[in-house]
Amino acid sequence: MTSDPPLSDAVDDTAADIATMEIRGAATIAAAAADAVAAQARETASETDDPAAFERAMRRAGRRLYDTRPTAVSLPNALRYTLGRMEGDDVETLHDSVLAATTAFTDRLDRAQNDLGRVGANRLRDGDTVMTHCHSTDALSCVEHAVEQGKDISAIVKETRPRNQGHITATQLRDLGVDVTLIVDSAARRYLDEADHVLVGADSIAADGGVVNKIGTSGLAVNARERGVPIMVAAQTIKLHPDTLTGHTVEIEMRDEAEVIEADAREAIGDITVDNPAFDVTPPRYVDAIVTESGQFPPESIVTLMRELFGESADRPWEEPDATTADATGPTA
Ligand SMILES: O=C(COP(=O)(O)O)[C@H](O)[C@H](O)COP(=O)(O)O
Repeated sequence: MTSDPPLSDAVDDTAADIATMEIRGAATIAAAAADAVAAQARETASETDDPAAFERAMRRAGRRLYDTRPTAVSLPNALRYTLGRMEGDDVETLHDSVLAATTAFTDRLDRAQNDLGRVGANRLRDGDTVMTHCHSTDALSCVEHAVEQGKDISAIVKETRPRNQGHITATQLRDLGVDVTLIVDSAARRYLDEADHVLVGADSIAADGGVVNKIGTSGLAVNARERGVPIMVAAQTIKLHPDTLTGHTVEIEMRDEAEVIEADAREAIGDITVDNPAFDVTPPRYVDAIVTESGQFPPESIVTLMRELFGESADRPWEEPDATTADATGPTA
C-alpha cells in the first residue's frame, strides 16, 4: 500500500498561527482555514490519483485545523462548509468541488460582513459613541458603514487584557476617522456614562442566544445594562453554534498563564494558581440585538435562524465516516 499524501505546509502553518494567535478573531480564523483547505486540495491532487487517499488527506487537514482553538465556531463551520461539499468519484472532481466550496465560502464571508455592517450602522446615530471590547471585524464593519453614511462616530476602546486586542481596534477605528479614547478594562463602568452603545463581536452564539466572546464581555454587558446602555453584538451567521441546538455547551478556551504574568513576576509570587480563560458567556437577557447579515435579531429568536441554516444536527466532515456516525451526539466544542 502506498503512503497517504502528506499534510500541506499551508495547513500546518495556518494551524500553528491560529494556535499562537498570529491569526485570530473568529472571521479571520474561518477565512484562513478555508484557504488552508484549498491549499491542501491543490497539493493533494498533484500527489495522488486515489480518491480515497484524497478524501483522507482532506479530513486529516480538517482535523489539524479543528484541533487548534476550541471556542470560535466559525472554524468548524468553515470546515463544515468546505469539506461538507467535497464530492466526486475521482480526484479531479473532488479537488474541483473543494475549490468551488472554499471560493464560495470566502465570498460569503466578505459579503456577510459587509451586509451586517449596513444593518449595524442603521442602529448608530450621528454623534454616537460606541464602547468596544477586544477586536472584532464584524463590529468594525458596523462603524465603517456608519462613517460611510456620513455619521460622526466616537469610540471608547477597552484595551482587553491580556492580549491587548483593543490596540488593534483603536488603530483601525482611528484609520476610519473615528475619535478614539483607549481605556484600561477596569475603567469601563466609569466611561459607560459617555457611551451610547456597547458594540462587540462574537466567537460563538448558542441556541438560547447566549453570546460567547472575549473574556470581559459579560461583565461589560452587565454594567452596560445597569447604566442603560444598549448592547449590540455584530456576528455573521457562521458564529451560530449548531451543536448547542442539541444541548451541548461551548468549550471555553483556557490559555497559557504566560499571557497573564511575566516569568519574573510569576517566580516572585511563587505558589499561586494563574487562570487565563480566553472567553466568557453573556446571557441573552443582557444583549439587546444580534446583528447578522440576515438582519438584526433579539437573542431569544436566534434559534430560529440557527435551525433554518443548520437543521437539527451538525455534521463533522473532518472525521472518518464511521467516527462521524458514532460521535454524532458526542461532546463538541
Ligand atoms: O473575541 C474575539 C477575538 O478573540 P481572539 O483574539 O482570542 O481570537 C472577537 O471579538 C471575535 O472573534 C469576533 O471577531 P470577528 O468579528 O473578527 O470575527
